[in-house]
Amino acid sequence: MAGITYEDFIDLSYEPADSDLVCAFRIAPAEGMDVADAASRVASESSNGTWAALPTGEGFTDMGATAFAIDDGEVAAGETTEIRVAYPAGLFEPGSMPQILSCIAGNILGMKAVDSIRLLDCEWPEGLATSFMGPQFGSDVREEIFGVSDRPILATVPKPKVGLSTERHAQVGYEAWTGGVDLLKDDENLTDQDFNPFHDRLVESLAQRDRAEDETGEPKSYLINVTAGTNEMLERVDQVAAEGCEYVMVDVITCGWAAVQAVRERCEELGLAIHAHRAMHAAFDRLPHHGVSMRVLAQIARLVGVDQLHTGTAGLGKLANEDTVGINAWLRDDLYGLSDVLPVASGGLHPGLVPDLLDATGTNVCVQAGGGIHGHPDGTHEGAKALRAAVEAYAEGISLESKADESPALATAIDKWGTETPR
Ligand SMILES: O=C(O)[C@H](O)COP(=O)(O)O
Ligand SMILES: [Mg+2]
Repeated sequence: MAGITYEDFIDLSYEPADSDLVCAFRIAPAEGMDVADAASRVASESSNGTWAALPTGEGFTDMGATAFAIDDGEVAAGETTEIRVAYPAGLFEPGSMPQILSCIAGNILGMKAVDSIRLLDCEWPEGLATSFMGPQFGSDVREEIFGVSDRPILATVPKPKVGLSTERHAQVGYEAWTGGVDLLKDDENLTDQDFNPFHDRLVESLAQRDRAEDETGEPKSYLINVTAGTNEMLERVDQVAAEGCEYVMVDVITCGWAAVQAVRERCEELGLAIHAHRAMHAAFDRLPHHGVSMRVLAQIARLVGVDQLHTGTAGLGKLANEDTVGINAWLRDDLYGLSDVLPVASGGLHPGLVPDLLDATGTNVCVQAGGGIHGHPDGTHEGAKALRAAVEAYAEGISLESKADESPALATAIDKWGTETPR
């Protein structure tokens, strides 16, 4: 009977088929393991092989992956190099992100054949990419929900991030909306706690939203965090639609991609957009040589169908960022006709950072500031006015200093924070 060993998973002359999923990894081969062996172990363990030679023959379809490129075949122990692996389409269950990740980001992340391994990038073939729903609205939310095209949409998270009563949370929303932000956003760890129950918060915040819309004449919306176990989360999605909100927010990493897929299906029926918070992404992407890159996490988020995704602040905010600009470009590029995703810049932003941020990201984004609004010396309403003035200055092509002459709120914010990056 014919058999396979891990050495059968490398072929440097292989040219990937159009239907293959091609993944780039950075690997550090373990002591005593040469690069080619490590690369073939990666291809083997992530497709249909294991550490031992295996029987094949009748009743076996070869779903083996092929390591077909190695950047540096002579890499020394403790150093890294990039490899590329091609996976045949038949290995994957179409439309199942958990199954795909159990291959390309599964056992190999802990395999002793490598000291470290990072999934850097994927080239998604059309068949696999279009087996997912993709976003329902993508960056069209700006026009469709807010009628805005010349500036970023603006969001704010009430702070402190948890502990505010429902009444105070909704009041903070009212002050922020009337000050000029478009979206009130829940924080990632606010869901349904005793101090601020989900349904009460939904109803009271939307009542304040309606008031703010009447007073300002602008559309406003609310990113309410529906994150929970999947069944409960779907119940909450239904409640959000029933109360007349346009969005739900989901902590996509902590609740898991299969749950996000379930939310996406329900949101198709209900016409709701999905705002994706990426809390916990850094467990996968912060160490540069190991894990799964934010770029790949963003690709997954687009495929499963979120409309807005936190992708960082191009290094300007309080959180470590990986290539915000490159990731945002990928989210906007054509992907077999799937909608794009609106990038959200969040984490330590304040008005003084707006010009540099928008120079880096462009204006087709959502800018979120929590502390940068509620920490304003004159409170939330003035903080929101300052952020709005900063993005308007950018759209008008004038400096923050000139705009501050006509916006005391912005002048106060600049006075307090300048253009410094917080930590
Ligand atoms: O969830 C978020 O995006 C953060 O709460 C941002 O808060 P910050 O603007 O105060 O950093
Ligand atoms: Mg937060």
